[in-house]
Amino acid sequence: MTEQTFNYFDLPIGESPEPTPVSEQRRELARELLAISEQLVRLDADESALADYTAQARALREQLESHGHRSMRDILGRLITGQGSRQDALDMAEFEILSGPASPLSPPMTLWLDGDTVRGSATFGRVFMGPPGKVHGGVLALALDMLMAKTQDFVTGLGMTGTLNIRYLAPTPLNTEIRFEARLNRLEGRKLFVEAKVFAGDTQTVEATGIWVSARGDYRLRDRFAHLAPADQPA
Ligand SMILES: CCCCCCCCCCCCCCCC(=O)SCCNC(=O)CCNC(=O)[C@H](O)C(C)(C)COP(=O)(O)OP(=O)(O)OC[C@H]1O[C@@H](n2cnc3c(N)ncnc32)[C@H](O)[C@@H]1OP(=O)(O)O
Repeated sequence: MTEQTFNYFDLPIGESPEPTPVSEQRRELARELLAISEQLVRLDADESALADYTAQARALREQLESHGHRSMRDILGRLITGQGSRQDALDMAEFEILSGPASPLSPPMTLWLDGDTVRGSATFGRVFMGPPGKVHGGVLALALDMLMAKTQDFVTGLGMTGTLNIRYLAPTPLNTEIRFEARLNRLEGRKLFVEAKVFAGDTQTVEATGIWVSARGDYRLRDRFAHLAPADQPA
């Protein structure tokens, strides 16, 4: 059977292909490392125990360093020509900060399309704390950036965050499932206007608007999302 190949511009934002055995293991490792980070916050251990843990962590880091890293340049080179392997596509997605399941800096936050809405979900532990017991506002800004960027799945074109406006309405609790939703507001040439909300239970805690700017060429709605164009704006 021929191996499936992947194109960079067709990869859904913030979602990974089916994991390879290597990726399954990377994810498990990342979950352990995040769990360790959670344990370290205000860990009530004595100096000698901490010195012992430091030596163990240093030994693990040295072992990890002996492997090197798959080349981003080579991976991108293959993906941009549509010749990326599943592992290449996984390497692009699964280390994304906050959403990548193989990143120890991710709760992880999951992102998916639900009709015309981008949805997200995450439970933030104590490493993500800002005010006591609450999620850091900067972490929510990052989460919104990841979420709102995924509205680019509705269009052709890919760009960077140009502007992000955030209004914090109420504190967002730690250790609680937090729900996110984003919608495309409108397209204007190279600009994509996006709005988003964050909820803890029934309480909306954050609202945001943002503008994404396409790296090259105007954004255009993909055929299956043509209905998102306002009546006075062609797809
Ligand atoms: C190898 C293959 C690569 C393929 C392609 C990759 C693409 C990318 C991948 C993304 C990978 C993940 C990304 C993670 C999310 C980040 O973390 S993104 C990082 C945070 N954002 C940044 O660093 C962006 C920094 N800013 C910039 O690089 C440049 O200012 C920008 C945004 C690219 C725009 O520069 P520019 O291309 O020179 O655009 P410019 O001609 O000035 O303006 C074009 C239009 O956009 C408007 N505009 C410009 N800047 C802004 C702004 N900041 N806000 C609002 N509107 C703006 C202008 O007013 C103008 O509007 P019109 O006059 O046409 O109505």
